[in-house]
Amino acid sequence: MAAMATTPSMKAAVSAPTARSRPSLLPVSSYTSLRSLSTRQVSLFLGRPLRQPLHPKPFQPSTSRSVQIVTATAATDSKPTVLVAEKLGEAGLALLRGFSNVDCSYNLSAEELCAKISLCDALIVRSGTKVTREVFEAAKGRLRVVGRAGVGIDNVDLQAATEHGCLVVNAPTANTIAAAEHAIALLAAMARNVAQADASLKAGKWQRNKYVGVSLVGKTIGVLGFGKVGSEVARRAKGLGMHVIAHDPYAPADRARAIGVELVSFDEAISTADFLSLHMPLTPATSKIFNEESFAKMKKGVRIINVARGGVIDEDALVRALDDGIVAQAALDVFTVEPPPKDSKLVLHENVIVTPHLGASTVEAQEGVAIEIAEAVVGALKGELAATAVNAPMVPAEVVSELAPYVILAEKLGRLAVQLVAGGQGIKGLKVVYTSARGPDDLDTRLLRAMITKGVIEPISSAYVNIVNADFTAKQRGLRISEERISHDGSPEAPLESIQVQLSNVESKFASALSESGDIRVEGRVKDSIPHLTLVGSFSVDVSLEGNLIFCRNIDQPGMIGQVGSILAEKNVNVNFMSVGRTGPREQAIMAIGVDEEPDKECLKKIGEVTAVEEFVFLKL
Ligand SMILES: NC(=O)c1ccc[n+]([C@@H]2O[C@H](COP(=O)([O-])OP(=O)(O)OC[C@H]3O[C@@H](n4cnc5c(N)ncnc54)[C@H](O)[C@@H]3O)[C@@H](O)[C@H]2O)c1
Ligand SMILES: O=C(O)[C@H](O)COP(=O)(O)O
Repeated sequence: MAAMATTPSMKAAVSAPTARSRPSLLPVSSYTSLRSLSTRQVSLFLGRPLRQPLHPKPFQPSTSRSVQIVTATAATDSKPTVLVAEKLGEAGLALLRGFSNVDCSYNLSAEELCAKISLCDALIVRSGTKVTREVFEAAKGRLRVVGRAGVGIDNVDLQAATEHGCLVVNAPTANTIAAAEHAIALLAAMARNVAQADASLKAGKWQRNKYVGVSLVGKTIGVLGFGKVGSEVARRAKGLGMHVIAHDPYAPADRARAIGVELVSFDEAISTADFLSLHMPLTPATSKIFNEESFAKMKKGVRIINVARGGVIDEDALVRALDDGIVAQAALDVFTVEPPPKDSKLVLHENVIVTPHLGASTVEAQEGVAIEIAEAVVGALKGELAATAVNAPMVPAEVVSELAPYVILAEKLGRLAVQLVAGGQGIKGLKVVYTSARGPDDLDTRLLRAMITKGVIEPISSAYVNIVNADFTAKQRGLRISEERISHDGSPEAPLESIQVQLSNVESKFASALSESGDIRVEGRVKDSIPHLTLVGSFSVDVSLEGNLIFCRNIDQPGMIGQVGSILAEKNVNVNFMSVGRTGPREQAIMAIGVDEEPDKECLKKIGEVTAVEEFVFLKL
């Protein structure tokens, strides 16, 4: 749709509507259960991902085409489609089927996944599927959620997900015990040569002397990564009579103390432990953290269990350490490349026992993970805040609920402000001023900032902005956002008194929207849960932000409201709100007129022709 303004040569310019049709999001019924969140608020989370990759460039409102405004709609009764790319427990599938069309397609090649993904709103994977940048690009903006049915998200390109506005959620708790139990199973099996002895006996041999093991009781085990799995392993190892030490730079000491575990440095852990059990995530910092240098520091004859990620070990260095006897044995569930090559020296080493990434593979854990991820994905598709989101800010549900009307106000103010820009130089800065009786710690503005960003960026670009990518998108477009809080003496019951949006370094289509400092300035408040516009430039107005808006600057004189009102009435355009702000009687005035319908070109032209009207602009909210 077009935003219009007077120009020096032409009082009213009407550009042809060029509405983008944005695919509908979800059935209306899907929204109704959202803790009374509004459709607009929901669109923050569901807002379609970017359709095009972003390139760093100054943020430049388009001058060559009409400003496009699209209101997120919650129409159509089509269900979202969820692609389940790896085997998922039945209970999770049932939950998904209750809400969406479920396509279970396992063992897809990278090409097949890319070919399918543009037809899917959500994708669920385990560790066997690489969700690469190519997948997000191939999704062409449709993919809204990736659910990782498990903990490790190292197989998902999080940066690409964020850039495409796609939420990534995981299921971080349901397989913890399974992974810890598997680590203990490998610990005991390795210490007593269970796998080798089993193979030997099945091969017809009886080698009792060859398979003498080592005892666990009284030995020291170093747990590296004292998180969910690591601490459960520590608890169980204590039950086996082992002395447990742990290294984790980020673990709270009191949690370790509570289960009788001593937190030590990395070097101390690896140099004193008889057994090392690895439970850290694979990150750039932990990649190949077990290498030539660290093996050299280990106690000779150490035994290593890895149920975390293969990539934390330099596998070639481990083979050498095994050959040299520095490492007596290793028990591995995970590998740098999965499945590992058939001729892998590590897998075939006689002092190594292996399992094919079975840590999470118990019946109980898989049912739990399936439910955990299905709930997270369905919730995310409904627009609810995901407790297990790994690439979006966590905003507590109470905060969302309380801020709901302000979230709508924020987006509308952003939309209004950007439609007032005349273009040309690009917007350098976006400043948001919050007036609130609450202390800074009591007011979480992340949602509001994201929505203002959405309001400013979406009408003038092909970007789809949501809470996942709002800050990233603004940064990519060179839009600098600053926030200021002004304290207000009122009651802190309401989170905010007002929100003001200022756009700096711009010319305006409607000169009266400029403040004394030359910024476009609009301010709004929430009254009876409805967002209202209360300030334009230096003019106080009061118009509810519903439908569309016409701003007229005119000489304050009798009959103005009647004249403009009659023009609108002639064209059957219903006025839902009208407010006049003025500098003084018979001086300059602004009429802010809320209209339900969009006036046609002729109607707007007639308004522009009213003699006392000096400038006007039509804005679509
Ligand atoms: N084999 C399997 O099937 C299986 C199953 C579950 C989990 N896992 C893997 O196990 C690992 C742990 O999972 P979790 O659920 O306990 O995760 P978690 O996030 O609860 O714990 C990871 C811990 O590692 C710590 N850490 C980070 N960097 C570290 C470093 N440089 N040195 C030491 N500690 C560091 C973190 O502080 C955290 O406490 C992950 O890699 C996960 O992918 C594997
Ligand atoms: O990170 C995890 O949760 C585990 O490695 C389990 O992976 P999986 O779902 O592929 O078994």
